Amino acid sequence: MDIQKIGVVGAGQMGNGIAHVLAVAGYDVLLNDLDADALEKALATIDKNLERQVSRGKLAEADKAAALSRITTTLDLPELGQTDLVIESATERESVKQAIFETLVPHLEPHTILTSNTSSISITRLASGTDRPEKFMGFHFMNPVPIMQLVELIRGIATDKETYDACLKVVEKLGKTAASAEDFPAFIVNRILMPMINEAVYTLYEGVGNVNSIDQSMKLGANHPMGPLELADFIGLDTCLAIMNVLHDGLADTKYRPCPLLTKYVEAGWLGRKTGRGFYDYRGETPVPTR
Ligand SMILES: CC(=O)CC(=O)SCCNC(=O)CCNC(=O)[C@H](O)C(C)(C)COP(=O)(O)OP(=O)(O)OC[C@H]1O[C@@H](n2cnc3c(N)ncnc32)[C@H](O)[C@@H]1OP(=O)(O)O
Ligand SMILES: NC(=O)C1=CN([C@@H]2O[C@H](COP(=O)(O)OP(=O)(O)OC[C@H]3O[C@@H](n4cnc5c(N)ncnc54)[C@H](OP(=O)(O)O)[C@@H]3O)[C@@H](O)[C@H]2O)C=CC1
Repeated sequence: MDIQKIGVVGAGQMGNGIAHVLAVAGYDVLLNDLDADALEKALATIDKNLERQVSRGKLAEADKAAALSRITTTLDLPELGQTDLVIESATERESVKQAIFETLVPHLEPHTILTSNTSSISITRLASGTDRPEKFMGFHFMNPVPIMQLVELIRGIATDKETYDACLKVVEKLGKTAASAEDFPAFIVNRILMPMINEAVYTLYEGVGNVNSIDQSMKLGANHPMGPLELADFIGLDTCLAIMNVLHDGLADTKYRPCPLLTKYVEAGWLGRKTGRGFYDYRGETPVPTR
């Protein structure tokens, strides 16, 4: 199947990165969000990140202009029914994702493939609420999308081979590498990464270290590019908590219990970089630890 036009639902940090790399690879992109401000902000971020690639000699100025011209925005979700592939990348909440697919389904072309960039939620369950479980799968990018090489591809129980192969072709056209993961809570990357982040929050909660010493230990002691708390802020603490809850509920094992301190940060609305405050306060010139 030849995919040319791709719809992206949710223009947050992942949605804008996904639109960016799809447009650079030559796809026409229709980007949707609930909010006109979010769409405007996403286009500004894409422009800034493309410019960064131009200034580092990774992209020609003409290719930047061409990529931007391939991205159209809309507040009207049903318009995405005209695309060949939809990548849903809205907030990590099952009810939000289900409502999006419910609204979209009556407007879809028969051939359209539906996918979700979910970090953790059952692909089989999301698929079962649509009219096309065989044309539904997980298409999981990593953050920051323009830089990270991996895309996890997750088949639900009913996903057919044609759908998988069509998504694999898109990953290859993006110049990225696909890893195939089975449909169990949080798949591969987050099954391993998120318990480590949660353990870092427990380490902070129990006073074993402070924000600085924990992040420094993992950067200098384990050669991680970011400390786990810095990475949690980068991902979004709401998303980290949502993933831990899916692991805890889905695998029914207390080892996935979300740290109460992570819950408290989310209750405070301190969601990390995207709200200006999380384990660090980003409102000044340099990030300042909040504990
Ligand atoms: C939660 C989930 O469901 C799954 C996930 O995504 S888990 C999160 C996975 N991601 C990670 O683990 C990221 C870990 N961090 C890193 O790899 C690095 O810190 C980083 C790549 C983000 C930044 O690297 P750095 O060395 O500190 O910064 P810097 O040298 O300025 O940037 C490196 C490159 O990233 C680019 N970059 C940095 N931040 C970026 C951003 N937010 N968006 C786009 N590009 C970005 C820079 O332009 C630069 O590009 P080139 O190499 O092409 O010149
Ligand atoms: N952050 C990360 O590192 C990664 C996240 N993911 C996954 O990607 C998805 C998005 O995460 P991320 O971009 O970080 O989250 P963000 O919070 O940055 O963005 C989510 C966006 O979706 C919008 N949205 C919410 N509901 C709807 C809706 N019904 N229709 C259209 N748009 C909607 C939100 O709007 P509003 O703000 O108005 O609610 C917001 O703009 C999640 O499933 C997450 O798990 C996957 C890989 C990595």
